[in-house]
Order: sequence, then structure tokens, then C-alpha cells
Amino acid sequence: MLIFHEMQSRGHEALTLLQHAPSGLRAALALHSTVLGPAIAGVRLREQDEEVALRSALDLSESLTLKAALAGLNYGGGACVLMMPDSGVDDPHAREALFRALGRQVRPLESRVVLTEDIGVTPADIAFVAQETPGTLGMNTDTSAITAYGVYRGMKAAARHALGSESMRGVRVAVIGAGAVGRALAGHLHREGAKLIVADERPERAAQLAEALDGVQVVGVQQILDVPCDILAPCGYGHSIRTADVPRLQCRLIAGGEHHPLSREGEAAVKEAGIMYMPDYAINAAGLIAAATQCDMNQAAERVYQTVSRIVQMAEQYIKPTHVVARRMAERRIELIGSLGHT
Ligand SMILES: NC(=O)c1ccc[n+]([C@@H]2O[C@H](COP(=O)([O-])OP(=O)(O)OC[C@H]3O[C@@H](n4cnc5c(N)ncnc54)[C@H](O)[C@@H]3O)[C@@H](O)[C@H]2O)c1
Repeated sequence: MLIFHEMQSRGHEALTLLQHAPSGLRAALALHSTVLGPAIAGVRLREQDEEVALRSALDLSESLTLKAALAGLNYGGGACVLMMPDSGVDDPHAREALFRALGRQVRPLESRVVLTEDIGVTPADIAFVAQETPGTLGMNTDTSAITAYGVYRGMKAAARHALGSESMRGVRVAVIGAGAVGRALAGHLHREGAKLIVADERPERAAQLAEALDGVQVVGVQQILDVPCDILAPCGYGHSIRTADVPRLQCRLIAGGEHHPLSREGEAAVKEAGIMYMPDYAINAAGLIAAATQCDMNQAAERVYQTVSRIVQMAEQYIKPTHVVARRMAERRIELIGSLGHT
């Protein structure tokens, strides 16, 4: 991996590796942009190899920059990916030490970064970080439910253009990943009468969802991309649609909660295939909006609905792909507000 090349081409400001042997801390902290304000960095704890951790940090931090900018927030984008310590994190004191070590190492960067929870990290973990540095933003609420409701509302706004109607009644939605966001999203769609097809790498999760909601069809993770459907809703851990998979897709809209479901090449391939793609940073922003502004779930989801509506309207007006318009809108706000300089 050519890290400087990657950072330069995508505009990252910094990538810091944090290490503290006694607590088992090994983390990649990426700051993509601090132009609009300190970088909000979701802290993610997952068992993975070093290259995946670096790549995820670079990907997620860029998404966060675009997400905060599009949502009109005065934050930049960051990401902090922790490697799972060899001894695990089941012992509560080991867990405390891990997150306090993270806080202590991040403290010198407090004016540039604000840590918050992401996959595998709880509000209690961030409270440990907060004992060591003021640079935290506790979500203090179940952001996955808020995020999922925002995805549902954003999906409807996009469907108005992609499918000709906002109604989800009878619409076939294939959900990749039956985790916190995927499950809650499926619930909203099911209540409105959508026909759901679900797959999860952990098949028991898809089976549980099918048990909870009548009529949900479960398929394997290899099959879900071949399923004829109207909307494909990726809600997994990222890159669940590879560019080589795009010719298999039989949907008209891709809209889900997942960060980086597609690479940049994948976005272009999807457009070529005649499929509308609503980027992650536009549609999965409700949890972040609620945490950053203290607004409620409906207000946060409404902001996502309005943003997605604006993206699709501008895409139609200028005959440009939605992912190009969304990125341009976010970058334009960063340029304009950044040009004001610091007060
Ligand atoms: N939770 C939030 O508030 C939030 C906010 C914004 C974005 N997101 C993004 O939404 C996505 C889902 O988050 P979550 O909180 O639901 O995580 P989760 O861990 O609760 O669930 C993810 C589920 O997806 C499954 N999965 C992963 N990759 C898959 C694949 N390729 N095929 C099939 N199944 C797959 C996993 O087995 C798991 O059950 C992540 O990309 C996350 O970054 C979450």
C-alpha cells in the first residue's frame, strides 16, 4: 500500500499510529480534514489485520468529512480503528485501560479531533476516553436506530426519482447485513409493506430477522447480489459490492447504511449499469446529525431526506451521477466555509 500516494490523492491531513503495549493499544488514527472544525472520528474496534485497519481509517475519515460537510455541521472527518488486543477485551479493567490509553494518546490532538463511538465501541468506552481527553462526543443514545430511520427516509427521497414513487409498498428491497442498522431499516420497510430479502455473513442474524418479520426471505451472502430487486441496501462493514460484482446487480437503486459499500471505480461502474447510487455519507448521516446538534430522530432524518432530495434534483438538472453531485456539494461547502479562514 502506497500510503503517502493514497493520502495525497484523497487529501488526508494526517495518519497517526498509536501504540501502548501494557494496554494492548494499537490504533490507526486518520484525520482527513479539519477545515470546517475538529475532525469527528468514530472509534471502531474490530479484529482485523494492520492493512485493513489503515485502509478503513483512510476510507472512513474521508466519508466523515463529506458527511459532516453535507449535513451542514462544523466538523471535519476522522476515524480511529483499533486492532483487537491479543488478550481480548472481556476483562472490564483491560477494557478501561485500553480506552484510557487511547484517550491519553489523543489528548495532545484535542483541538483537531473529537472521538465518538463506532462499530464495537460503546458509550461506556468513550466515557473512559473522556477521562483522559476533552476531545470526545458521546452519542449517549442508540445511533443505529436514528441512522436507520434516516436511511429509510433518504431511501424514499431517492426512490421518488429512481423508481417514480416514494412508497415502499410492494417494493423489493435486498438488505445486505442484518446488524443494528440493517434490522432497524428492515423494520421500517416491513411496516410500509416492502418485500424484503436479507443476507448476513452470520446466517443466524438473517434467520432471526426472518423470524421477527413475516415474509422476509433469507438468501446466502453469495446470492444476495444476484437477487432481482428494486433497491439494494448495503448495511455491512464496507466494500460489500465489489466492482467486479456490478454486472450481477439487478436493482435500480443502491441506498443503505454501510460506509463505503463501493469503491470510486464501483461508483462509476454502477452509474454505467444504469443504477442510481446514493452515497453513504449522504444517506447514513442521521445518527451523526442527532449527536452533533442534539436534535431528535425525526429532525435528523428529515435533514437526510432534504439532502438526498437536493442531490437527486441537482443530478437530474445537471445530468450528472448522484455520487458526483453529492461529493461536489460537500466539497463546495468545505471550499466556501474554508475560504472564510479561522476567526
Ligand atoms: N450504527 C450506526 O449508528 C451507524 C451510523 C452510520 C453508519 N453506520 C454503518 O452502517 C454499517 C452497519 O453498521 P451496524 O451498526 O449495523 O453494524 P453491526 O455490526 O451491528 O451489523 C453489521 C452486520 O452486517 C453483517 N455483514 C457485514 N458485511 C457483510 C457482507 N458483506 N455480507 C453480508 N453480511 C455482512 C455482519 O455480520 C453484521 O451482522 C457499517 O458500515 C457502519 O459503519 C452505522
